[in-house]
Amino acid sequence: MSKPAIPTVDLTPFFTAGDETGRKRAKDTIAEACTDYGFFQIVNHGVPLDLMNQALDLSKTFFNYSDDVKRESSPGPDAPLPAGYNKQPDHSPDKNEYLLMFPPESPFNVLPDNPPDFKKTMEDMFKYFVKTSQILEGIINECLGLPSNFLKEYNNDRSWDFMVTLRYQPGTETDTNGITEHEDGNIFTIVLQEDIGGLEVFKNGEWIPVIPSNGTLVVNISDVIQVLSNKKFKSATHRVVRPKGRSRHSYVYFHSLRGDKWVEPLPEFTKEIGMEAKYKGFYFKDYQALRMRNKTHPPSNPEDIIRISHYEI
Ligand SMILES: O=C(O)CCC(=O)C(=O)O
Ligand SMILES: [Fe+2]
Repeated sequence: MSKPAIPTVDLTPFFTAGDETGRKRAKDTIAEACTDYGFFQIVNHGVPLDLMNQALDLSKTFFNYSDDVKRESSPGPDAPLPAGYNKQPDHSPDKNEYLLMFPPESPFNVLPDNPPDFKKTMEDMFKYFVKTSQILEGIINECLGLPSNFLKEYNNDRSWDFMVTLRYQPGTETDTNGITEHEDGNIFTIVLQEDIGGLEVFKNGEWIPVIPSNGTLVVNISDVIQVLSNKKFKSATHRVVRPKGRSRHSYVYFHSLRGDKWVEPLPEFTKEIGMEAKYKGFYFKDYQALRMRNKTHPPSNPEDIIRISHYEI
């Protein structure tokens, strides 16, 4: 039997007025996917296809440069934030290199001058991802039945969002791990993966490959939504398997939250419905710091990696 597919949702009704039936159908599909495993794909999402293809092409050109050239865009040893080019350390089970940016106006960004147009293309991708994520945030707000604009007002500062473009080395006979299974710590994430695939989501006890299709983006719900909704919506467990024989490229946009925001299960999912909170509250920046520490000081026992279960009651 073939493995169940991840649903693809057409966002056209959210860009035009009047198609209430189309909006309802899309919301129902998204709500179901988020309740079960937190993963879905979107088409007609507002990010231009030409821009996505150009962004992948320029990223391939950049990662083909020598390490010395790529390191010209690395954060300095005293950089306050990990913006710019980096490669996973040799001891890491994750086999990839990446270029990370904060919002285009951020003073921390270190974006390469070459290939020409790469910097501008990355900035454009970022801006489009922000627009799409604001539409998605409104949809998720409605799917959760929250007061109108609740998430928009709660999450009204875009300075903690970030985007990475990644290259994964080709898989080998003995090692195909690109990114170990994990959940993302932010609000939700949008992924553009190139046609070779490799992204997998854990659904009903099995790993489901997310089949790439030109123009499609992947969305995964992350930890903050899982906590706010008291686990009604799931933070997707996912991983990247490195295809053999060819590098893999992707763009990943993390729709995030300002660090001083307090995160805890909302009353709509706890006392208003007679349910106990499943998580203690925390400041988002404290959770981010613990997750960063996982990377800089990886625990010898993988079980000790801090995940959202750290705050579970
Ligand atoms: O590269 C991808 O397709 C996904 C990467 C990912 O899951 C992550 O960076 O958190
Ligand atoms: Fe992820």
